Amino acid sequence: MILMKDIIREGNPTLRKIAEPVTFPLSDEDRQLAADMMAFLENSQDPELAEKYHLRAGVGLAAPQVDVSKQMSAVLVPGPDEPIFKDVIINPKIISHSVQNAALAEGEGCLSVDREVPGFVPRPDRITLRYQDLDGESHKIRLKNYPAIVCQHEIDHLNGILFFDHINKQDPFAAPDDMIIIE
Ligand SMILES: CC(C)(C)[C@H](NC(=O)Nc1cc(F)cc(F)c1)C(=O)N(CC(=O)NO)CC1CCCC1
Ligand SMILES: [Zn+2]
Repeated sequence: MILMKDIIREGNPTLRKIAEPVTFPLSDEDRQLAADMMAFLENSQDPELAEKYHLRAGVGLAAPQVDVSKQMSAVLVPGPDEPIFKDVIINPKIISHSVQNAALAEGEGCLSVDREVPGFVPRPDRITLRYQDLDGESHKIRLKNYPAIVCQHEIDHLNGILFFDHINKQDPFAAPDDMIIIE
């Protein structure tokens, strides 16, 4: 079971590496890692388990965050009933995106960053994402708004990028008038 102590933090060089592509068929180790990463997100979104195991409620976790430099991230965006998006995205690539950007009104945080870094994190509001699932099946999906933000945050981790790399240093809350602010 992945716990917060298993998640590496800012300063660990693995977070700044470009992760290795995953080869198929998945090794038993990679399959177990994917299951453990998704289980972490599910556990962390369960109030009782989150309290019991001191977990921060997470919507995404990338393999580099548990010190495994592989192109694999688990994403679990909860919905009112069913999750809005739930999958392990392997070897993901954003193949096209909107010119228009969006940013979360609250800014972003990260399971690997134990400090607040205020500011808008501008990202394309809409993306077309190609990735492989656990069986190696290729998917091409379009995402927008919050699910698109989450997937971009996780794909950044696979490329050694952290959310605050995108914050405007001169004016952290600079917002071009065509940027969507997601409440
Ligand atoms: C850093 C943290 C605050 C833990 C953030 N959680 C989060 O946004 N919580 C949340 C939101 C919901 F809508 C429903 C829910 F159940 C929990 C998160 O998991 N991440 C993922 C991460 O750090 N991945 O590496 C940071 C988010 C910032 C923008 C996208 C992901
Ligand atoms: Zn993160």
